[in-house]
Amino acid sequence: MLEVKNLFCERDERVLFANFSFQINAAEVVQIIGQNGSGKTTLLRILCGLSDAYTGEIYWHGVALDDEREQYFQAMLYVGHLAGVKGSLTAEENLRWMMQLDKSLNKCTIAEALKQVGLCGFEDVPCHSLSAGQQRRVGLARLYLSSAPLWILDEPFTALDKQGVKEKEALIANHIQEGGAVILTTHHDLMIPGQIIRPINLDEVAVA
Ligand SMILES: Nc1ncnc2c1ncn2[C@@H]1O[C@H](COP(=O)(O)OP(=O)(O)OP(=O)(O)O)[C@@H](O)[C@H]1O
Repeated sequence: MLEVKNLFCERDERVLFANFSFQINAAEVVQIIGQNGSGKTTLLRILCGLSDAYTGEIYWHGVALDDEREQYFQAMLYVGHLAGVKGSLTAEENLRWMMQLDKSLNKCTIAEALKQVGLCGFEDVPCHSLSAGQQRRVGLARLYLSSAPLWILDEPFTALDKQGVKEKEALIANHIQEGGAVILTTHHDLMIPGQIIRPINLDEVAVA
């Protein structure tokens, strides 16, 4: 699905990764691990096209990403480590706005997605009045809406309570069963029912 070849990235004169190659296939969960500052967020930002601070090649279904950008952005959902919602908008308005920007957010209705993330009754509340975990849930409602096969998730469990974590793990399991793929970072002990999680340790690909 996604293939990375000879990736090199340097930040502040420190090499985060060099000669770094890997691939992620359909029905796979890859967990990027490594100590604080090892480059996990940097890697995910490169993979989702938000950073060009690298050299190397990235292929989407065998085609160089630069030649396939539009199709790739339709096929990939990125959820960053912040809630990613506008505080002045309600949960419903935030999701409506996101759906305008991303046509792959079409799998269910906003009402259904908000129900799935436990925000029934909070649809009309401006997000700045929601708790940190509730704001995170608004951002994660995109996972229920998304029909993109590749999910790139940076610390998706931050601020979620235990039940919220369990529900997201089940959602990821369902996505994998449907043939999707997930690449994520988390410091949480991931438990995806029925799924082997492939770790990639950035501490082992770093160059001193
Ligand atoms: N925009 C930037 N400009 C310069 N350096 C950066 C930039 N973004 C990140 N870095 C540096 O790159 C290194 C890796 O940062 P990154 O956020 O990718 O680490 P991480 O593995 O995600 O860390 P954590 O586990 O703490 O979230 C850090 O030393 C950071 O200071």
